[in-house]
Amino acid sequence: MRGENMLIDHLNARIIKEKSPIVVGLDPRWDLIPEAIKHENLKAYGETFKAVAESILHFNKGIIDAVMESAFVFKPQIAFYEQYGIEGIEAYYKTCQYVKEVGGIVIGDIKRGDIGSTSEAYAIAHLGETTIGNRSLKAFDSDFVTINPYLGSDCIAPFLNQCQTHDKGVFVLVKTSNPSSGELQDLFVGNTRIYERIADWVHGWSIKTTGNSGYSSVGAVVGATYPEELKRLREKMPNSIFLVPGYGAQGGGAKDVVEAFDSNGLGALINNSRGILYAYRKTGENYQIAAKKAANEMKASIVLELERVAK
Ligand SMILES: O=C(O)c1cc(=O)[nH]c(=O)n1[C@@H]1O[C@H](COP(=O)(O)O)[C@@H](O)[C@H]1O
Repeated sequence: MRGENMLIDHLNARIIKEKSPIVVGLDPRWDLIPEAIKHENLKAYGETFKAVAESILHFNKGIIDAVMESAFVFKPQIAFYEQYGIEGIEAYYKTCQYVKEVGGIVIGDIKRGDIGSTSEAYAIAHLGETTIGNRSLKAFDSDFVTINPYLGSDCIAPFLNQCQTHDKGVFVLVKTSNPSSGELQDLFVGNTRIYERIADWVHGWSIKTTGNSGYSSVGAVVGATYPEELKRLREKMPNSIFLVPGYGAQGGGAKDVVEAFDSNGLGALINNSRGILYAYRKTGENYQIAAKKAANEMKASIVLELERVAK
C-alpha cells in the first residue's frame, strides 16, 4: 500500500507548505452566534429551525473565510447541527460543501460505530457513495470521519474499506479529552490499559496503509488534556496522524500538544472550536476579525513551541 495513499500525503504536504497543523472546529451554538446574523434570519423565517440553519451557514462561511489564511482543515461536529432537525443537517451538508469549495479538508466529527452491517451504512453515508440502480451518489462528502471503536474490529472494518476504496481517512477515539475519559479507557486488561489496546489496533491498521509521507489515513484521537498519555501514544502509533482536541476552552495549550508531533512538525492536527468561533465575545471585535486573530495566534504558538523543542 505504501505510496498509494494520496489523502494523507496531500494533507502532510499542505501542513508543511502552510506551516499549519490546526483544525478549526465548526460547532455552532445558537446562543453564541452574533445577534446581527440571527436578527436577519429571525426576521425572515421566525423562530424556526430554518432561521437557525441559515444563521449557522452564514456564520460558518464567515468563519471559514476569515481563518483560511492560517487553517485549511475544518471539523464540523454533527450534533450541533442535528439538534436543528432536517434544516440543521442541511446546514452541516452545506458547510462541508463550502469547505470543499474553498479548497479545505473536512473532518466529519460523527463519532460513529455499530455492528458491521450498520457501520457499513454509516461509512457509505460519510466516506463512500450510495448506490441507487446504476448511479452512485455521495450523501455527505467528508475527507475524514471520527469513529468510536467500542464495538470492536467489525465496527471499524467497513470504515477502513471505504477509506481504501475512496482514499479517505478516519480518526479512531483512543484517549479522549473529557474529564471522565479514564473511567473506562484507563482500565487495565491484563497489563494493558484499554486505550493502549485500542492504540495497538490503530497501529496495526495504520502500518498496512502508510503513505509516502510516513503516515497513514488511519489516525487516532488523543486529547490535549492528557499530555503524558499523548507522549506515550505517539511512540505506540508512529504511523498514525493524531487529531488532538482539547486546545483552548478545555484547557490545553501549545506546550501540551507538542509531543504529538514528530521532529519534522508532522503527525498531529490540533483542534480548537469555541476558542476560535466565539473569540469575538471576549474581545468585542467583529466575529471574523476575532476568529482570524485567534487562529493566527494558535498557529503561531504551536509553531513557536515546535521550534523551541527542536533547538
Ligand atoms: O473527536 C473529537 O473531535 C473530540 C474528541 C475528544 O476527545 N474531545 C473533544 O473535545 N472532541 C471534540 O472536539 C471539539 C472540542 O471543542 P472545544 O472544546 O470547543 O475546542 C468538540 O467538537 C468535541 O466534540
